[in-house]
Amino acid sequence: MSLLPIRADLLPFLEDYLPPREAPTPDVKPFVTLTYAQSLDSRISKGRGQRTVISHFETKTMTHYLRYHHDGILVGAGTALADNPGLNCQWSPEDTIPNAKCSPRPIIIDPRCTWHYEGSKMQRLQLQGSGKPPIVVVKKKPPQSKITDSKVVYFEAPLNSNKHFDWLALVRALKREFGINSIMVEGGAVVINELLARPDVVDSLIVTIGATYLGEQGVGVSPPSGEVTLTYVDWWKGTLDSVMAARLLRRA
Ligand SMILES: NC(=O)C1=CN([C@@H]2O[C@H](COP(=O)(O)OP(=O)(O)OC[C@H]3O[C@@H](n4cnc5c(N)ncnc54)[C@H](OP(=O)(O)O)[C@@H]3O)[C@@H](O)[C@H]2O)C=CC1
Ligand SMILES: Nc1nc(O)c(N)c(N[C@@H]2O[C@H](COP(=O)(O)O)[C@@H](O)[C@H]2O)n1
Repeated sequence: MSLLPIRADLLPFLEDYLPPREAPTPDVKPFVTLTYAQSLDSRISKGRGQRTVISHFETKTMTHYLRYHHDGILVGAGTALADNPGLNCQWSPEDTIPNAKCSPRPIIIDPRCTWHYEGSKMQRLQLQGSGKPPIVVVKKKPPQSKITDSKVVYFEAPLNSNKHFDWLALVRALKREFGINSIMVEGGAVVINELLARPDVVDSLIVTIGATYLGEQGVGVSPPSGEVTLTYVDWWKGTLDSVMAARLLRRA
């Protein structure tokens, strides 16, 4: 039995925004879903490094449903450090109990290796059999000499001229090296802002909007230039929050 029941009307709403069910084609990039919860003033936490509950139970359950449908779940180092997230999946189809197989593989974008597996919630969940090992930590080259964590694969990627990873090359590499055909990106702000400007990388955008304000100390999200065109826009209304699902229009 699933640990989290999902509201029935969310399933048809989400259907067109999920990764394709047919077998993936080798040379096509992974399907990427960018999803997060924001306040009415477009903030995703009360302050940098502060874990903040925005989603209602209904939409938090939706997140687990989305996790079930993706091979990988990606966050930046800021989120891994601030939230100590579990990144497992607690939803499963009726009559089954979620286990590690239902969970996506965690991917942490951590160029300087600041996050540590030992003592993390991800470690605890994996020891309980409800998180998918190994976790992929994407770090910059060259390798650091001493890495002793277990259950973690350190994947080295080159930085571009802006000293950041190039998203398209990165998601392609994750598919090639780890067989990850679909990636759910949960945040945080640096990652979201970069990807809102990448219609060539993001296939679906699913944003929960909570009925709350987080104020000027809050961490805001918006595309750097403000120039994002959304298509196939649809809305779902819950008890306390709403969800917008869309695709990002690719420029010719
Ligand atoms: N409401 C919601 O849905 C969510 C809210 N959050 C909140 O967001 C906040 C964290 O956001 P933020 O601090 O922006 O952290 P992020 O999780 O976006 O991580 C940022 C760091 O990740 C690394 N990084 C990100 N993108 C790249 C890239 N392309 N190339 C290289 N490195 C990259 C950098 O590490 P380095 O500094 O080492 O270079 C960067 O500083 C927390 O308060 C958290 O609670 C997080 C997720 C979801
Ligand atoms: N959907 C959603 N709503 C919120 O209100 C949130 N604060 C978040 N945060 C994301 O969820 C991660 C925590 O996951 P676990 O429950 O620990 O598995 C957190 O790291 C953010 O990515 N999401």
